[in-house]
Amino acid sequence: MVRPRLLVVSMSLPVTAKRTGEETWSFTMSPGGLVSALLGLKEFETKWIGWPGVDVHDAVGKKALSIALAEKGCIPVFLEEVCDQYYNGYCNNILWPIFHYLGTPPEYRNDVIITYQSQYDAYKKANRIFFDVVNEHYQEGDVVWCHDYHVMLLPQYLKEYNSKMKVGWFLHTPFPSSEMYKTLPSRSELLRSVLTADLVGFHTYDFARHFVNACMCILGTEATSEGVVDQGKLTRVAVFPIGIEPERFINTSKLSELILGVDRLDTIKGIPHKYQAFEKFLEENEDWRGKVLLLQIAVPTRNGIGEYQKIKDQCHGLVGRINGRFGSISSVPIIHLDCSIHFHQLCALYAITDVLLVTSLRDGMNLVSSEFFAGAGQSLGAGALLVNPWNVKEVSNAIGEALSMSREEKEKNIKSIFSIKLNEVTSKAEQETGKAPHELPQHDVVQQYSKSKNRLLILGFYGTLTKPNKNQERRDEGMNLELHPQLQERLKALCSDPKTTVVNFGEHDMWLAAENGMFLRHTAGEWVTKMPENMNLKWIDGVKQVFKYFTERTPGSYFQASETSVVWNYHYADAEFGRAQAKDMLQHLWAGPTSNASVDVVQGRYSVEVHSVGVTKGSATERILGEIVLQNKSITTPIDYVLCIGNFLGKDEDVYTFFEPELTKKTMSSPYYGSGPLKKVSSTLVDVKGDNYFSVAVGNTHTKASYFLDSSDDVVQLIHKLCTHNNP
Ligand SMILES: O=P(O)(O)OC[C@H]1O[C@H](O[C@H]2O[C@H](CO)[C@@H](O)[C@H](O)[C@H]2O)[C@H](O)[C@@H](O)[C@@H]1O
Ligand SMILES: O=c1ccn([C@@H]2O[C@H](COP(=O)(O)OP(=O)(O)O)[C@@H](O)[C@H]2O)c(=O)[nH]1
Repeated sequence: MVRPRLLVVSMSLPVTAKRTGEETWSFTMSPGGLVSALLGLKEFETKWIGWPGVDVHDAVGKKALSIALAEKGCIPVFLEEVCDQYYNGYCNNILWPIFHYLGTPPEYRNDVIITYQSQYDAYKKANRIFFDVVNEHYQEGDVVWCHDYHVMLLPQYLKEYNSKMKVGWFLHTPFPSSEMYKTLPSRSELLRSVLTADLVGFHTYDFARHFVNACMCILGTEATSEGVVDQGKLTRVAVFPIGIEPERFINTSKLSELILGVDRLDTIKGIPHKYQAFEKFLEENEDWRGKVLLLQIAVPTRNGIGEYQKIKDQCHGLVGRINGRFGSISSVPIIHLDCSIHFHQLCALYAITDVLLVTSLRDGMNLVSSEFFAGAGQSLGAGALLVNPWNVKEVSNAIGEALSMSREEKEKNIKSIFSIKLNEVTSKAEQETGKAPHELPQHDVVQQYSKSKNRLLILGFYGTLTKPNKNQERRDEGMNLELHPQLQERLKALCSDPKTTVVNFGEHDMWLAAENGMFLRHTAGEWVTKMPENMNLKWIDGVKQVFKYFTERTPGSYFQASETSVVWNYHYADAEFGRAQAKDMLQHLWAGPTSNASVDVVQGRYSVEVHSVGVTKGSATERILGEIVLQNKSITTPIDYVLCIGNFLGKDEDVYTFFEPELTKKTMSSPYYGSGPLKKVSSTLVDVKGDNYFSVAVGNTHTKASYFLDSSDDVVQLIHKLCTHNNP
């Protein structure tokens, strides 16, 4: 099969040309993440169309350059006299600041018509020049992939000429909220043009959402789960978080502590903010002076724009001041280099760096951060501390924290960054059990119950104590939050038996464990937080944003957030669409809020749940027991009967095995119990030998539980039998 050709169009080619003779040219790699990101395109036959970084005015030079570039799969676009007004002007002085929330530069406010209009004219002309070149090289079946804010009019020019062309447009920068975008005079024309593309892509869900909103507010288009519909025509809008090729970095020793910064010298990268924070750090941490070096690679960019020259001067000024204040004859705290470096040097730097300091104020993606984790992960281990770049004190503290982080901590963090924990509920349980559960021997359960003196009942709620769904429609699953009507009285009876401790939800004399045991209370008491100390929950807001976005795009879905977890459910949504959205959501989580967080992402049958690592019912059981023992001094005899019934997610199935006799023996003497309240009672707390321990999964035959019951009706019957055991 013939693979489609891909025509990549971007303002700059991946190489920048320099004339070395009348007909000879040399090349260097162009700066910036767009080039790094697209270098990985291997699956397609690709031709790259863009500006070669120089103006060429003579025919001989143009021809020679075109031939030299053709060997690299590149096709030059000669912009000539429009280049300055187009690139420095409209692209980088109008679109770039607006897209990064910096607003319109002051000069445009004073001279709106002339400056703005002439630059926009240059933008249109330049896009026409790109169109001519694409057209000249286009072959039927080619896919044309337009990149970035430099070529927003190109999709329209291409589609007007040939509506059958397959055209995509991807934005590498943020797309701002519609309030900011509205300040752009040519806002409608640019949106309309982009909408002529077949597919429009962004790095993050936020940027995609802003784009869809801008189309709705400004053009009055309709938003659907797939994208934007304008007069019956659908433009798909999707999120493709650009990544890196980790192998490039992974495959590629120690100074005094090294902090590294790698950024184009751009106003959005927050380099002065970085220097100010570092200065504060040195001010407040005398011990570190002379022992830490900040090496900043400040890659030159857009030198033709005044703002970029200013920021360079500003950085040089700050570096001079800080080196003057804290430097000595033998060392300076900052080395600032106005240059780019070779790929191998960059890899070597990543590998020996202790701390990568990124303080971008706004960024499309920031590949440097991903590259560092890939490059440093193998050798050093690393952990990300999230900071607000505007808060000098916070960044300064984070520098201190990062420099003092132990190797173990770094390794722990890098592990959680590298592994997305996807626990496929059923398949995982299936793999791990290897044995099928038996039907619950109810007679034995009741007999043992009556013989025992101190019983522990652990009961799940959803699907265990709730009414079963008679209606077999999937949409009814999991939505029943009501206690089974026949259970009220029976639970009450069970809980009032002094020999029985019940852990669950309810209104009776029992222990209520909420949020996987993170919160615990006796019905007669207050909620006690059982959250482990230092549990980092900073990821929650980001995850909520992702869930909100998918909820808006997936009719019938909803999400629920609690203190330590967020769950997105799509029982009510179209099944196939919901599944596709869930898959997409996992990518977003991975690329965004969970990429740096110690969380488990659990995919349920019709749900996606994110919670802090280790928040499982099994791990909570120890804490819960500890609290019960602490608060309930009456537990003087060991627990001699455990009945654990639930309809738990795969990740919670450890609760079924928690009391298994051989495990109990092992764990009770393990350091895990060392400091907990169970230590004092560990030898006497639990006395289960197997015949007095029943783990039961409701309605699930792929489980770690030893037994199963079909439905919560069976649970009701069993509980009835337990209540009446003395009086059958
Ligand atoms: O070509 P220049 O004007 O020198 O600028 C270099 C590139 O800067 C921007 O890069 C963006 O793309 C990266 C990869 O997707 C992303 O990680 C980063 O956050 C963006 O700023 C610009 O969007 C590119 O067009 C430029 O080539
Ligand atoms: O001397 C250098 C410094 C940086 N980079 C690369 O430039 C890219 C910068 O991308 P990022 O997304 O961080 O920011 P952008 O410059 O695109 O805004 C990364 O792939 C770096 O590896 C490079 O090739 N040489």
